[in-house]
Amino acid sequence: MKFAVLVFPGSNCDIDCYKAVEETIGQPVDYVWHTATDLSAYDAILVPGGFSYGDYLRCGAIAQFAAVMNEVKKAADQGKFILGICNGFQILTEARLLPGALIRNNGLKFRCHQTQLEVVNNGTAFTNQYSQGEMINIPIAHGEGNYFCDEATLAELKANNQIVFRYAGDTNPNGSVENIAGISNKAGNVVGMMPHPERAVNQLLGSEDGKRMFTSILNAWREQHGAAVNG
Ligand SMILES: NC(=O)CC[C@H](N)C(=O)O
Repeated sequence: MKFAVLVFPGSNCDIDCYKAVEETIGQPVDYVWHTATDLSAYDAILVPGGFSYGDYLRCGAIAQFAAVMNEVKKAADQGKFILGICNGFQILTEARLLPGALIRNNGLKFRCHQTQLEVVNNGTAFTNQYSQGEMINIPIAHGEGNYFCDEATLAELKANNQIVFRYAGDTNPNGSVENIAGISNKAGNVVGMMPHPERAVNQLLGSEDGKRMFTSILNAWREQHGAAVNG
């Protein structure tokens, strides 16, 4: 299985994503610059966090037009696994690969701290190593993490089981509708989330609850290719 970690001008979590793949599941992983025009060699694509293009206009608003995003859309249509983390989630919504939008945190402040998440859907390629309803600790670091969508979109997300993570209990740090912290597309192969699992892969970081996102992706890929493993 081969991973691509996209790098835009202003990305700053690409190295963490690269290391998380390398150290958690030991799979081949490449940095792929935003000008790339071929992602066919990759089975999974990580769109990392950061401040792509300086967050000008809106977070992710300019990155959506990068050449590599055409290839990300092709990969999404081919059913490849795509995970957008924080700025990556914002880029995926701006590129219309995920519904809704990430707007300014309700307190208008940058929030950077540990959060507790509920695993709402453990049936995705990114969460199959968690149990349904499990509470996990994954940190956030964002200024525009407030997930918003209209009533019709929210109804669709619920009907299609596309809500993957919620901020647990009454801990919503940014005002996201219904405490949404991460969602998938209808097919389930594209997930976006504001919390950073790549920053929770070692107890030294305060949590290793993020590791199982990476082992989940590997397990899903191996199931697809006929060699399921136990995480
Ligand atoms: N850590 C990140 O990816 C931050 C995303 C974006 N720059 C924001 O502040 O909301």
